[in-house]
Amino acid sequence: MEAHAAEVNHRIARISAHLHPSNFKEGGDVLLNKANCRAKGGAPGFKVAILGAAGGIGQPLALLMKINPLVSVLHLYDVVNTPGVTADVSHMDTGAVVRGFLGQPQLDNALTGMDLVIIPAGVPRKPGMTRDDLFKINAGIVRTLCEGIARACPNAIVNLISNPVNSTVAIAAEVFKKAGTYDPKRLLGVTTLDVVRANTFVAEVLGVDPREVDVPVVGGHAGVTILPLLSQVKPPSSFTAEEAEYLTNRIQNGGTEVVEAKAGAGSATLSMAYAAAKFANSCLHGLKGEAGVVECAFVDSQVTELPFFATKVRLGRSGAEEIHQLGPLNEYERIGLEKAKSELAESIKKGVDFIKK
Ligand SMILES: NC(=O)C1=CN([C@@H]2O[C@H](COP(=O)(O)OP(=O)(O)OC[C@H]3O[C@@H](n4cnc5c(N)ncnc54)[C@H](O)[C@@H]3O)[C@@H](O)[C@H]2O)C=CC1
Ligand SMILES: O=C([O-])CC(=O)C(=O)O
Repeated sequence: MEAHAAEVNHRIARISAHLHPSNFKEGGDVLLNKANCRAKGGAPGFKVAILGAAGGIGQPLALLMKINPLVSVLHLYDVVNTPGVTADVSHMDTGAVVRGFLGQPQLDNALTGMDLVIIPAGVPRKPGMTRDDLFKINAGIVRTLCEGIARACPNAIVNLISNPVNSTVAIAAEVFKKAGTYDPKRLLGVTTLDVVRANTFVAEVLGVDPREVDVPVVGGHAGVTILPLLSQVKPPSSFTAEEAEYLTNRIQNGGTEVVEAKAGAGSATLSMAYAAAKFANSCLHGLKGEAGVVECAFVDSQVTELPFFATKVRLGRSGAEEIHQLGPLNEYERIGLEKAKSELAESIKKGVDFIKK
């Protein structure tokens, strides 16, 4: 009788271990563990890493990348809390294999073999702060992470989210130049949230579905450097001077609107994770070689006299393969462009100097 009970307990232990791989006992009476499960991985698809994966943006972004059918391997890296986020996301029954990496000693392993690296690591704003106030802390974080990319996956496409984007993209470029790995097509500052907001706010004014609206947003990603081109909205639409003023201000201050509403608890995370996942998905479709994939992004550019500028870019196998020109601007937009350029010039210089000096 006792022997029978022992056998039953043993079977139950084996079954529950199968259901809960995290309960495996090494060398114990449980026979199955992750290492001898039949799955071998290696499904076709792209390998994507998120750096800052345990944060406000990182967690929902990890979820959204886990459900992207183009992703076969998802690496989650942070300096805190990645084991929990990884265990949680890894239980989703979608294709991507999820692995977690914790702390700087594991950075290179997190990055090795990656096709796309998304960086939402760094501190967010609190009410009263500008994005530039984040430079002090985030500049060093971005430098460290980009040094890792230069060592471990120099050919990966990089989607840089950490603020101030107008400076951190310049920091990343200088790090890559120093390492001899800089490919301007592969470094993209993520400004998709500006476009997502612009589409939403313009759709509200026009009384249409935001999915039908396409607003090009050029310049950069802070205050007056965010320049929506309302004269180029699709479908073609006209706006009164008051509407144009209202929309431009709301789009330029969308980030601050969220920071103030969150009242000290951070900045946009959910809409940003959505925007980052949308942009990353376009990068993956470009990597696949699909034609006609176009997004706005802050990239190395000759569209203006500035070394970096956000415009529409065509994404392909090697990243931003074609940078679109600005197109015709109206008087209001031309004035906005001059304001944007003078602030952008300073922010870019600050990023370059951080590495050079
Ligand atoms: N480009 C854009 O449109 C937007 C950019 N952002 C920016 O994204 C950044 C992250 O925002 P949240 O996720 O809300 O902040 P958060 O504080 O919730 O998360 C940041 C994560 O980065 C991690 N981290 C810090 N140092 C790190 C390092 N050296 N290596 C790896 N991970 C590190 C933290 O542990 C944390 O988990 C901020 O700089 C924010 O301003 C936010 C919204 C929009
Ligand atoms: O406003 C912030 O600090 C975060 C951000 O970049 C945005 O929401 O656009």
